[in-house]
Amino acid sequence: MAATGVGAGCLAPSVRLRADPATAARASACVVRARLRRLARGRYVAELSREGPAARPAQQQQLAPPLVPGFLAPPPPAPAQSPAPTQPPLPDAGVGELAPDLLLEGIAEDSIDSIIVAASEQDSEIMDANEQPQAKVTRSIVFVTGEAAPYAKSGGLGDVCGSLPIALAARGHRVMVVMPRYLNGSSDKNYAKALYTGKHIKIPCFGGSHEVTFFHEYRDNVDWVFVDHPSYHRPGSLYGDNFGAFGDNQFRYTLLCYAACEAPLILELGGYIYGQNCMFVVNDWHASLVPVLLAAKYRPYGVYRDSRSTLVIHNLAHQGVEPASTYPDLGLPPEWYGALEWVFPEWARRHALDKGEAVNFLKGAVVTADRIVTVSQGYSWEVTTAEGGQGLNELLSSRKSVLNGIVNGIDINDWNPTTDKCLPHHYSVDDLSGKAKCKAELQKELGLPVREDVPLIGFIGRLDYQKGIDLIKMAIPELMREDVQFVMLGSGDPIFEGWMRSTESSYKDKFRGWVGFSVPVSHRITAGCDILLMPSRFEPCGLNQLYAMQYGTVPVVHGTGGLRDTVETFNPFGAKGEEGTGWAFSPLTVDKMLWGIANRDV
Ligand SMILES: Nc1ncnc2c1ncn2[C@@H]1O[C@H](COP(=O)(O)OP(=O)(O)O[C@H]2O[C@H](CO)[C@@H](O)[C@H](O)[C@H]2O)[C@@H](O)[C@H]1O
Repeated sequence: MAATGVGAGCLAPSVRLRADPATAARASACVVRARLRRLARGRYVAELSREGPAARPAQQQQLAPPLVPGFLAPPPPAPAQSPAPTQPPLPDAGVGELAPDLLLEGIAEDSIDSIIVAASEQDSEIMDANEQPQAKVTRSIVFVTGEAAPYAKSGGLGDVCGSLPIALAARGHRVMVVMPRYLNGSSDKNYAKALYTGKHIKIPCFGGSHEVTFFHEYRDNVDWVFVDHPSYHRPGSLYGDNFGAFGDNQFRYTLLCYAACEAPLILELGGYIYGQNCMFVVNDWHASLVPVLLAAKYRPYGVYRDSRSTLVIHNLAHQGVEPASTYPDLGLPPEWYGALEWVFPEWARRHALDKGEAVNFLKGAVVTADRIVTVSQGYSWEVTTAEGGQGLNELLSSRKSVLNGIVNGIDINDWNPTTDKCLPHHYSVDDLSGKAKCKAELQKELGLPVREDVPLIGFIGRLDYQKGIDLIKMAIPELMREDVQFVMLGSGDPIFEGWMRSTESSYKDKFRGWVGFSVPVSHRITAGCDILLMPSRFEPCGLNQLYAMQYGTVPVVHGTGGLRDTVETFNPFGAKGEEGTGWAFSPLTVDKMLWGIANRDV
């Protein structure tokens, strides 16, 4: 078998960054095998399949309740709606009325299991004739998100919101995803199949009445709903441009949240509305106004009384904080100010007269959502600590009874080295020769010397403080003294982008800095590298290490959050000599990181 040239320095404590092809090939095989074992036990990675039932779930026909307009059209008295057979009506769960025991009994137990593809050993699912897991109780689920691949993606949120809804639909749930229709010139073609629904609403906020329209595409058994407004049509990335974050992001995502609350009530998708009896899955701050709106603007009028919301925290670092003076713009009743109220600590204020008063979207969801899920168990603990809670730790601690963590799954149709369309060669756990060829092709593509025996290290990610780029920057002079190659793919902070370019010119035969965002290149780096480096300062889950393990590439990660939960440090002296899937180092220092890569004493 051809060797892959995995950095053998990672495998034997006595060898420093010296690639030994034979050991290397064995290591890759070990990692892939360990990964596959995990898959078989269904623990870390939930298999996501696009081969769900071709037709819409039968439940869609049964559950369509009578059309009940939301508050945008003044509601009639609460409709006498017969409860769905599987879900008895529950008391209102607005602020101060959270009833975790009832939630567990009524909706949460099954829906949390099924909504987040937990793949726990006692999963509450049954298998259909095609061995496709099916939920025992099916629900109407509404994802609200700022991005979902392949329509719009800036990072891991897009990956998860692009594939988890499809996996849930395949299990029998009726699933809608509501996100903006971003038109920026380059990504417009992604929305080409989404058709105008003929529905538009006027949203009363920001001192006016703003009209949004709805577009829709039915794909992979999921209703993809796109909210259209001129503020989503502009050059740049999803949330900002070269000058930083867009100044009207609070307005843009307020529109999204209002529209997402109306969509289940007014859009007849496949002939039927979703209705009031649904489960909102609100992702990060962009969607965080949804549970506040449910509690403040719908339930008092008897609408959405039986709906529930789960806040999914992908990244606590972004909370949607704006000055308190913007509160009246949100169109919420004055008495709900407390839900969003946020006061900065003194040290974070700009001047002595600054009272630090702000509104915080994510905080609003933390106090009004029925359930809170983080994207790994480790992170669900970290967010309750002063170090990891980004100021929300005390509030999150107070909601521990409804806070849980479930590791993200990956889409193994997109990320599969045996079929990946972005790769020049394919390979599997049984024949890794294709991986060695992918490495050679990658070296050629990058203009690096094509050498099988040199460890090729990769990094993919946003160039952000979170990802520990500064640590890589500090380590590069020492690392470049070794016989290694290093490729970085990323965009973000212009300072790091400039540093990547200048480092490339300093180490022409060893370092490549690819500034930009390219999904095909990220696949080729994941397959072609021997080692994937992730020195994240904090990492709620992390997807790249999961992709790396799927591709037989050894992850070397900082042992934090989801990285610590998913990467098992390799033990060369294990009973079978093949325990572990990578290296997790801690604390986060240059020496420890180099130890993780080279496995040498520091
Ligand atoms: N320049 C580039 N070119 C091409 N692809 C690029 C790229 N930069 C990043 N990507 C891709 O974007 C995704 C990044 O996902 P991550 O989970 O690693 O981080 P992110 O911080 O964005 O996500 C947040 O949400 C996710 C999802 O819950 C959590 O896993 C994570 O910890 C949390 O910080 C990967 O698919 C990666 O390949």
